[in-house]
Amino acid sequence: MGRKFFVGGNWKCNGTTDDVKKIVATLNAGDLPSTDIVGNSQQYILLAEVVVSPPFVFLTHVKSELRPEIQVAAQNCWVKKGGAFTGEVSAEMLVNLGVPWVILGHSERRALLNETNEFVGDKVAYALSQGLKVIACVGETLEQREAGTTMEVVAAQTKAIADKISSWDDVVLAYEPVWAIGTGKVASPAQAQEVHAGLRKWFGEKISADVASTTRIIYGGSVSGSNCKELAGQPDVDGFLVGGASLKPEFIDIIKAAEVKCA
Ligand SMILES: O=C(CO)COP(=O)(O)O
Repeated sequence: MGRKFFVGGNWKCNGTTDDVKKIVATLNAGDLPSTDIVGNSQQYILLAEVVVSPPFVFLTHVKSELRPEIQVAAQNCWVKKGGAFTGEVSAEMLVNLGVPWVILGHSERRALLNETNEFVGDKVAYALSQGLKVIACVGETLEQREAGTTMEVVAAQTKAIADKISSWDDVVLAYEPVWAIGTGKVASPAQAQEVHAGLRKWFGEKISADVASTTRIIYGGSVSGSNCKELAGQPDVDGFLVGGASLKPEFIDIIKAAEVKCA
């Protein structure tokens, strides 16, 4: 079976309760790409796996109000079992709330909160051990791209995760070039494809052919309704992690890019 298209919406540290209600209403009313289950026109499955990631404080509200086909993700969780860690949220708490996914290793946390490759690897391993599924982020800075070290950087970030986990079944890898995040400067389809193919090759050489062919590698960085189809047309782009545009009705158009894979 092929890799199911995956679209994540990372709301980051945005939104009021009113904003959240509006976004949820838009998603609930949205015409999402789907296919009927053969012989049963009342039932359908979405062409994309869709996961939205509100700030912690809105997670339970969003989870309870959102249509059941769309899942939720936390934007972070603590590196080990909860306890005396003021301000942190543990993986166990997310599991307890029925939150299935967590985003880990986002470049904003790596850069602003000094999360190292090793720390991110530990977080991914702990979250998986508790039964969460993980959207793990990697990506190079502009400086690293210009120095020609993009593949080296993303391979090292991926290796730090691989070193700590025994299965990639519940991991989606998000390639998010730092220079494309929130800048409106999207990677070209060729640039995205080159890194995605490089990561898949890395999986094949360092992990296994099976992990290389089944792990979804999604792209993030200024994805919009107008550039998503061309990016989705790349063979190794298995979906998106969307920031700014996931707060807007445009997110529905981005989910529809899943149709490109089925055309
Ligand atoms: O960081 C991102 C998703 O995690 C991408 O953000 P933008 O889509 O706003 O560039």
